[in-house]
Amino acid sequence: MIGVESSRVMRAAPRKAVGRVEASVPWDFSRKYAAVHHSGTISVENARKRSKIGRVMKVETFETPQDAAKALAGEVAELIRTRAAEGKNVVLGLATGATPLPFYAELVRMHKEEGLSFANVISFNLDEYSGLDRDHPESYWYFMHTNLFNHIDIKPENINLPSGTVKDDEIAAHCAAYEQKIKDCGGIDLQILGIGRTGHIGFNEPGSDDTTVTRQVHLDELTRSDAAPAFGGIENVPTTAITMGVATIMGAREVALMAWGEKKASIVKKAVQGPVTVDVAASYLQKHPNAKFLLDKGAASLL
Ligand SMILES: O=P(O)(O)OC[C@H]1O[C@](O)(CO)[C@@H](O)[C@@H]1O
Repeated sequence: MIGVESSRVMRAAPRKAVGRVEASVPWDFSRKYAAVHHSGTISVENARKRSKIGRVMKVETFETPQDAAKALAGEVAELIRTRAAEGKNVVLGLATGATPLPFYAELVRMHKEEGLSFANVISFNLDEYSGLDRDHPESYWYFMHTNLFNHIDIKPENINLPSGTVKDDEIAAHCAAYEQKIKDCGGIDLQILGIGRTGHIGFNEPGSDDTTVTRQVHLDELTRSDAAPAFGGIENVPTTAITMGVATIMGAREVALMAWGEKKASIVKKAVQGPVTVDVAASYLQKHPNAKFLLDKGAASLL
Protein backbone atom coordinates (compact mmCIF):
# COMPACT_ATOMS: atom_id res chain seq x y z
CA MET A 1 0.00 0.00 0.00
CA ILE A 2 2.91 2.30 -0.74
CA GLY A 3 1.96 5.92 -1.21
CA VAL A 4 -1.63 5.66 -0.05
CA GLU A 5 -1.25 8.49 2.38
CA SER A 6 0.23 10.93 -0.10
CA SER A 7 -2.46 10.11 -2.62
CA ARG A 8 -5.12 11.24 -0.20
CA VAL A 9 -4.02 14.85 -0.40
CA MET A 10 -7.23 16.63 -1.32
CA ARG A 11 -6.54 20.14 -2.42
CA ALA A 12 -7.72 21.80 -5.56
CA ALA A 13 -5.33 23.87 -7.59
CA PRO A 14 -6.81 26.82 -9.47
CA ARG A 15 -6.66 26.04 -13.13
CA LYS A 16 -8.32 26.41 -16.47
CA ALA A 17 -9.06 23.73 -19.02
CA VAL A 18 -9.87 25.14 -22.40
CA GLY A 19 -9.36 23.05 -25.52
CA ARG A 20 -5.96 21.44 -25.24
CA VAL A 21 -4.41 24.40 -23.43
CA GLU A 22 -3.08 23.14 -20.13
CA ALA A 23 -2.89 25.35 -17.08
CA SER A 24 0.74 25.52 -16.10
CA VAL A 25 1.44 23.99 -12.75
CA PRO A 26 5.10 23.31 -12.06
CA TRP A 27 5.67 19.62 -11.54
CA ASP A 28 7.21 19.98 -8.11
CA PHE A 29 3.97 21.67 -7.08
CA SER A 30 1.72 19.37 -9.03
CA ARG A 31 3.26 16.28 -7.47
CA LYS A 32 1.45 17.08 -4.28
CA TYR A 33 -1.45 19.32 -5.08
CA ALA A 34 -2.38 19.50 -8.74
CA ALA A 35 -5.82 18.43 -9.77
CA VAL A 36 -6.97 16.12 -12.49
CA HIS A 37 -7.46 18.35 -15.46
CA HIS A 38 -9.06 17.78 -18.77
CA SER A 39 -8.87 19.10 -22.25
CA GLY A 40 -10.53 18.42 -25.56
CA THR A 41 -14.20 17.80 -25.25
CA ILE A 42 -14.69 18.32 -21.51
CA SER A 43 -16.35 21.58 -20.60
CA VAL A 44 -14.53 24.14 -18.50
CA GLU A 45 -17.21 23.98 -15.83
CA ASN A 46 -16.94 20.23 -15.46
CA ALA A 47 -13.18 20.36 -15.44
CA ARG A 48 -13.26 22.83 -12.58
CA LYS A 49 -15.66 20.70 -10.58
CA ARG A 50 -13.49 17.72 -11.09
CA SER A 51 -10.39 19.63 -10.11
CA LYS A 52 -11.67 19.62 -6.53
CA ILE A 53 -10.79 15.96 -6.42
CA GLY A 54 -7.21 17.11 -6.18
CA ARG A 55 -5.00 14.48 -7.74
CA VAL A 56 -1.66 14.47 -9.43
CA MET A 57 -2.63 12.85 -12.70
CA LYS A 58 -2.80 14.91 -15.83
CA VAL A 59 -5.70 13.83 -18.05
CA GLU A 60 -6.49 14.85 -21.62
CA THR A 61 -9.85 13.80 -23.00
CA PHE A 62 -10.57 13.57 -26.72
CA GLU A 63 -13.62 12.99 -28.84
CA THR A 64 -12.22 9.79 -30.40
CA PRO A 65 -9.23 7.44 -30.00
CA GLN A 66 -8.01 8.66 -33.39
CA ASP A 67 -7.92 12.26 -32.16
CA ALA A 68 -5.93 11.25 -29.09
CA ALA A 69 -3.59 9.01 -31.04
CA LYS A 70 -2.94 11.79 -33.54
CA ALA A 71 -2.11 14.27 -30.79
CA LEU A 72 0.29 11.85 -29.12
CA ALA A 73 1.91 10.85 -32.40
CA GLY A 74 2.46 14.54 -33.12
CA GLU A 75 4.27 14.94 -29.80
CA VAL A 76 6.40 11.87 -30.48
CA ALA A 77 7.26 13.13 -33.96
CA GLU A 78 8.36 16.45 -32.51
CA LEU A 79 10.57 14.69 -29.97
CA ILE A 80 12.12 12.51 -32.67
CA ARG A 81 12.76 15.46 -34.98
CA THR A 82 14.19 17.66 -32.23
CA ARG A 83 16.61 14.95 -31.18
CA ALA A 84 17.55 14.21 -34.79
CA ALA A 85 18.36 17.88 -35.32
CA GLU A 86 20.69 17.65 -32.30
CA GLY A 87 22.27 14.47 -33.66
CA LYS A 88 20.84 12.45 -30.76
CA ASN A 89 18.82 9.28 -30.33
CA VAL A 90 15.39 8.97 -28.72
CA VAL A 91 14.54 6.00 -26.50
CA LEU A 92 10.87 5.05 -26.72
CA GLY A 93 9.12 2.52 -24.50
CA LEU A 94 6.39 0.85 -26.54
CA ALA A 95 3.19 -1.02 -25.73
CA THR A 96 1.06 -3.60 -27.48
CA GLY A 97 -2.65 -4.45 -27.38
CA ALA A 98 -5.54 -2.92 -29.29
CA THR A 99 -5.13 0.47 -27.64
CA PRO A 100 -1.99 1.78 -29.38
CA LEU A 101 -3.08 0.66 -32.86
CA PRO A 102 -4.36 4.09 -34.00
CA PHE A 103 -1.20 5.66 -32.56
CA TYR A 104 1.02 3.31 -34.57
CA ALA A 105 -1.12 3.85 -37.66
CA GLU A 106 -0.54 7.59 -37.35
CA LEU A 107 3.22 7.15 -36.91
CA VAL A 108 3.30 4.99 -40.04
CA ARG A 109 1.30 7.61 -41.91
CA MET A 110 3.70 10.34 -40.79
CA HIS A 111 6.64 8.24 -41.98
CA LYS A 112 5.10 7.54 -45.38
CA GLU A 113 3.47 10.90 -46.06
CA GLU A 114 5.58 13.38 -44.11
CA GLY A 115 8.98 11.72 -44.18
CA LEU A 116 9.22 11.24 -40.42
CA SER A 117 12.34 9.14 -39.93
CA PHE A 118 12.82 6.68 -37.08
CA ALA A 119 16.52 6.23 -37.83
CA ASN A 120 17.44 7.78 -34.47
CA VAL A 121 14.84 5.81 -32.44
CA ILE A 122 15.73 3.03 -30.02
CA SER A 123 12.70 1.08 -28.80
CA PHE A 124 12.09 -1.10 -25.77
CA ASN A 125 8.81 -2.98 -25.57
CA LEU A 126 7.12 -3.50 -22.26
CA ASP A 127 6.47 -7.20 -22.35
CA GLU A 128 6.22 -10.52 -24.14
CA TYR A 129 4.25 -13.70 -23.53
CA SER A 130 6.33 -16.62 -22.27
CA GLY A 131 6.38 -19.60 -24.60
CA LEU A 132 5.63 -17.74 -27.83
CA ASP A 133 8.32 -17.50 -30.45
CA ARG A 134 8.71 -14.45 -32.65
CA ASP A 135 6.63 -15.88 -35.48
CA HIS A 136 3.61 -16.67 -33.34
CA PRO A 137 0.81 -14.33 -34.52
CA GLU A 138 0.00 -13.39 -30.91
CA SER A 139 3.60 -12.69 -29.92
CA TYR A 140 4.37 -9.07 -29.25
CA TRP A 141 7.40 -9.33 -31.54
CA TYR A 142 5.01 -10.22 -34.36
CA PHE A 143 2.54 -7.52 -33.30
CA MET A 144 5.14 -4.78 -33.27
CA HIS A 145 6.59 -5.75 -36.63
CA THR A 146 3.20 -6.13 -38.27
CA ASN A 147 1.79 -2.88 -36.93
CA LEU A 148 4.82 -0.61 -36.81
CA PHE A 149 8.38 -1.76 -37.39
CA ASN A 150 7.87 -3.28 -40.86
CA HIS A 151 6.45 0.03 -42.10
CA ILE A 152 9.06 2.51 -40.82
CA ASP A 153 12.81 2.96 -41.07
CA ILE A 154 13.77 2.01 -37.51
CA LYS A 155 17.08 0.12 -37.49
CA PRO A 156 16.50 -3.56 -36.64
CA GLU A 157 19.38 -3.45 -34.17
CA ASN A 158 17.59 -0.68 -32.27
CA ILE A 159 14.49 -2.82 -31.62
CA ASN A 160 14.30 -4.46 -28.19
CA LEU A 161 11.65 -6.80 -26.79
CA PRO A 162 11.90 -9.36 -24.01
CA SER A 163 12.15 -12.86 -25.45
CA GLY A 164 9.30 -15.32 -24.99
CA THR A 165 11.54 -18.31 -25.57
CA VAL A 166 14.36 -17.90 -23.07
CA LYS A 167 15.05 -21.10 -21.13
CA ASP A 168 13.75 -21.07 -17.56
CA ASP A 169 17.20 -21.00 -16.01
CA GLU A 170 18.20 -18.02 -18.19
CA ILE A 171 15.18 -15.82 -17.54
CA ALA A 172 16.64 -13.94 -14.58
CA ALA A 173 19.80 -13.07 -16.53
CA HIS A 174 17.73 -12.13 -19.60
CA CYS A 175 15.61 -9.74 -17.52
CA ALA A 176 18.65 -8.20 -15.81
CA ALA A 177 20.28 -7.68 -19.22
CA TYR A 178 17.10 -5.97 -20.49
CA GLU A 179 17.16 -3.53 -17.57
CA GLN A 180 20.87 -2.91 -18.11
CA LYS A 181 20.40 -2.23 -21.81
CA ILE A 182 17.74 0.38 -21.04
CA LYS A 183 20.21 2.09 -18.70
CA ASP A 184 23.06 1.80 -21.21
CA CYS A 185 20.89 3.56 -23.81
CA GLY A 186 20.40 6.47 -21.40
CA GLY A 187 16.98 5.46 -20.01
CA ILE A 188 13.56 5.73 -21.59
CA ASP A 189 12.65 9.21 -22.82
CA LEU A 190 8.95 8.49 -23.38
CA GLN A 191 7.04 5.41 -22.29
CA ILE A 192 3.81 4.64 -24.16
CA LEU A 193 1.25 2.62 -22.19
CA GLY A 194 -2.17 1.03 -22.41
CA ILE A 195 -3.99 -0.22 -19.34
CA GLY A 196 -5.50 -3.63 -18.70
CA ARG A 197 -8.77 -4.10 -16.84
CA THR A 198 -6.76 -5.32 -13.84
CA GLY A 199 -4.97 -1.96 -13.83
CA HIS A 200 -1.86 -3.48 -15.30
CA ILE A 201 0.72 -1.44 -17.16
CA GLY A 202 2.95 -3.79 -19.07
CA PHE A 203 1.98 -7.06 -17.42
CA ASN A 204 2.29 -5.68 -13.91
CA GLU A 205 -0.74 -7.33 -12.42
CA PRO A 206 -2.22 -6.57 -8.98
CA GLY A 207 0.50 -7.20 -6.41
CA SER A 208 3.23 -5.51 -8.48
CA ASP A 209 4.68 -2.71 -6.39
CA ASP A 210 6.85 0.19 -7.42
CA THR A 211 10.11 -1.61 -6.68
CA THR A 212 9.50 -4.19 -9.42
CA VAL A 213 11.80 -4.38 -12.44
CA THR A 214 11.87 -6.61 -15.54
CA ARG A 215 10.93 -10.14 -14.52
CA GLN A 216 8.69 -13.09 -15.28
CA VAL A 217 5.14 -12.79 -13.92
CA HIS A 218 1.94 -14.81 -13.74
CA LEU A 219 -0.93 -13.37 -15.72
CA ASP A 220 -4.17 -12.51 -13.95
CA GLU A 221 -7.17 -14.59 -14.99
CA LEU A 222 -9.05 -11.47 -16.12
CA THR A 223 -6.11 -10.58 -18.37
CA ARG A 224 -6.07 -14.11 -19.76
CA SER A 225 -9.80 -14.11 -20.38
CA ASP A 226 -9.55 -10.73 -22.15
CA ALA A 227 -6.87 -12.27 -24.41
CA ALA A 228 -8.78 -15.52 -24.97
CA PRO A 229 -10.62 -14.52 -28.19
CA ALA A 230 -7.34 -13.64 -29.91
CA PHE A 231 -5.85 -16.99 -28.87
CA GLY A 232 -8.96 -18.98 -29.79
CA GLY A 233 -9.72 -19.93 -26.18
CA ILE A 234 -8.35 -19.26 -22.70
CA GLU A 235 -6.59 -22.63 -22.67
CA ASN A 236 -4.25 -21.28 -25.37
CA VAL A 237 -3.36 -18.07 -23.51
CA PRO A 238 0.06 -18.25 -21.85
CA THR A 239 0.01 -18.20 -18.06
CA THR A 240 3.22 -16.22 -17.69
CA ALA A 241 5.01 -13.36 -19.40
CA ILE A 242 8.14 -11.26 -19.08
CA THR A 243 7.44 -7.62 -18.35
CA MET A 244 9.23 -4.44 -17.42
CA GLY A 245 8.45 -3.61 -13.80
CA VAL A 246 6.60 -0.68 -12.31
CA ALA A 247 9.98 0.81 -11.30
CA THR A 248 11.23 0.43 -14.87
CA ILE A 249 8.20 2.32 -16.17
CA MET A 250 8.43 4.96 -13.44
CA GLY A 251 12.05 5.50 -14.50
CA ALA A 252 10.96 6.86 -17.88
CA ARG A 253 11.33 10.63 -18.16
CA GLU A 254 7.82 10.96 -19.59
CA VAL A 255 4.84 8.60 -19.64
CA ALA A 256 1.73 8.68 -21.85
CA LEU A 257 -1.06 6.18 -21.14
CA MET A 258 -3.90 5.74 -23.64
CA ALA A 259 -7.30 4.18 -22.88
CA TRP A 260 -10.44 3.93 -24.98
CA GLY A 261 -14.03 2.93 -24.34
CA GLU A 262 -16.38 2.54 -21.42
CA LYS A 263 -15.04 -0.88 -20.51
CA LYS A 264 -11.85 0.86 -19.35
CA ALA A 265 -13.71 3.65 -17.50
CA SER A 266 -13.80 1.98 -14.10
CA ILE A 267 -10.12 1.00 -14.00
CA VAL A 268 -9.14 4.43 -15.37
CA LYS A 269 -11.07 6.02 -12.52
CA LYS A 270 -9.22 3.86 -9.98
CA ALA A 271 -5.85 4.64 -11.56
CA VAL A 272 -6.46 8.38 -11.77
CA GLN A 273 -8.57 9.12 -8.72
CA GLY A 274 -8.14 6.15 -6.41
CA PRO A 275 -5.40 5.59 -3.85
CA VAL A 276 -1.92 4.74 -5.04
CA THR A 277 -1.98 1.04 -4.41
CA VAL A 278 -0.26 -2.21 -5.28
CA ASP A 279 -3.70 -3.46 -6.32
CA VAL A 280 -3.70 -1.12 -9.35
CA ALA A 281 -0.24 -0.80 -10.89
CA ALA A 282 -1.28 2.18 -13.04
CA SER A 283 -2.11 4.15 -9.88
CA TYR A 284 1.64 4.56 -9.26
CA LEU A 285 1.66 6.93 -12.21
CA GLN A 286 0.05 9.49 -9.88
CA LYS A 287 3.52 9.76 -8.37
CA HIS A 288 5.31 10.23 -11.69
CA PRO A 289 6.43 13.83 -12.29
CA ASN A 290 5.60 13.81 -16.00
CA ALA A 291 2.84 11.31 -16.73
CA LYS A 292 -0.47 11.84 -18.46
CA PHE A 293 -3.54 9.87 -19.49
CA LEU A 294 -5.01 10.37 -22.97
CA LEU A 295 -8.61 9.19 -22.98
CA ASP A 296 -11.58 9.11 -25.27
CA LYS A 297 -14.97 10.10 -23.90
CA GLY A 298 -15.90 6.54 -22.96
CA ALA A 299 -12.75 5.87 -20.93
CA ALA A 300 -13.14 9.25 -19.21
CA SER A 301 -16.84 8.80 -18.50
CA LEU A 302 -16.51 8.05 -14.78
CA LEU A 303 -14.00 10.80 -13.95
O1 LIG B 1 -5.04 -2.38 -25.32
P1 LIG B 1 -5.77 -3.58 -24.85
O2 LIG B 1 -5.87 -4.63 -25.91
O3 LIG B 1 -7.06 -3.24 -24.22
O4 LIG B 1 -4.86 -4.21 -23.73
C1 LIG B 1 -4.58 -3.51 -22.56
C2 LIG B 1 -3.22 -3.84 -22.09
O5 LIG B 1 -3.01 -5.24 -22.09
C3 LIG B 1 -1.86 -5.55 -22.78
O6 LIG B 1 -2.22 -5.91 -24.08
C4 LIG B 1 -1.08 -6.64 -22.13
O7 LIG B 1 -0.21 -6.13 -21.22
C5 LIG B 1 -1.08 -4.28 -22.79
O8 LIG B 1 -0.10 -4.28 -23.75
C6 LIG B 1 -2.14 -3.28 -22.94
O9 LIG B 1 -1.70 -2.07 -22.45
